[in-house]
Amino acid sequence: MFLVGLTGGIASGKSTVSNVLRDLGCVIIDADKIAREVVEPGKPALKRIVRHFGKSVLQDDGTLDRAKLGSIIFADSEKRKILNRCTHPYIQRTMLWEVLTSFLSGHHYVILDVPLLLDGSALRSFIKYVLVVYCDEATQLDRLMARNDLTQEGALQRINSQVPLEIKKKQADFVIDNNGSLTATKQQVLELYERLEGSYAHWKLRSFLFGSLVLLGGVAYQLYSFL
Ligand SMILES: CC(C)(COP(=O)(O)OP(=O)(O)OC[C@H]1O[C@@H](n2cnc3c(N)ncnc32)[C@H](O)[C@@H]1O)[C@@H](O)C(=O)NCCC(=O)NCCS
Ligand SMILES: Nc1ncnc2c1ncn2[C@@H]1O[C@H](COP(=O)(O)OP(=O)(O)OP(=O)(O)O)[C@@H](O)[C@H]1O
Repeated sequence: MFLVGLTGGIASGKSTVSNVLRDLGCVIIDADKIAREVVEPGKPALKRIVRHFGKSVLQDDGTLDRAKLGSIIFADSEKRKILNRCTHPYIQRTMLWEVLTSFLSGHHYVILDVPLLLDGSALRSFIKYVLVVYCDEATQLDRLMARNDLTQEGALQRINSQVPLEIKKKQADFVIDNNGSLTATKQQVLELYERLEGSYAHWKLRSFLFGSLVLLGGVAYQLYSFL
């Protein structure tokens, strides 16, 4: 059993890659999705956020005003740290619980899609292979501005709130270069998938050999005691 961390920068293409891996049958646990669940009305993370940022970050129906909170925390690193302290413990706990249930239901490796994995996340120590989805900053900026309808300043604030992709790339076991076409990216994901499956087969063989050795040792010990 092992964990693969899928990370990168904002709008570098993590969801694009994780969708391909999911279609291939991989289990993906998505931190952004869980981050939305833990701040639903009534949840403790939302109460913490309101305690620190005030009721003005809520919409009339009591749900989090994500655009408003985003404009506060991406402009101020201290406020970002406060938000992380309000949400990350709940996100991490939920992710580890989902990992446990995936392993109990028979999956041998699980992919954690965590944007901030290499930005100091406590989840890093559980990860066997780190996969970074990379694109250059100009491409990242263009894609982010287009997807989130942001000004250049707003998009740069978000990019600069994270460890640069060039640094994350150096810490990767695998890099997916997502500068090119979607077809080129899919081809790299297929190659990665085959390596993960190969790594699992290798692990299974090693476990089998280790188990057999322990069994043989036990039998030999019993025979020796008997004689
Ligand atoms: C600030 C919030 C309300 C903005 O919501 P919004 O819908 O605009 O963005 P969304 O949640 O889809 O996140 C988009 C991307 O922003 C980046 N991002 C989000 N939070 C952070 C953060 N605290 N620091 C740096 N980058 C971040 C990630 O790359 C993420 O993939 C939201 O991102 C949030 O609650 N963040 C705190 C939780 C968190 O750290 N999430 C990241 C996954 S652990
Ligand atoms: N190879 C590609 N060619 C063209 N557009 C792409 C490519 N890869 C991703 N995109 C587009 O770029 C945007 C960002 O991609 P995606 O949502 O996968 O990034 P992400 O890393 O998951 O972002 P975030 O973490 O911010 O949610 C999307 O609009 C997506 O359609």
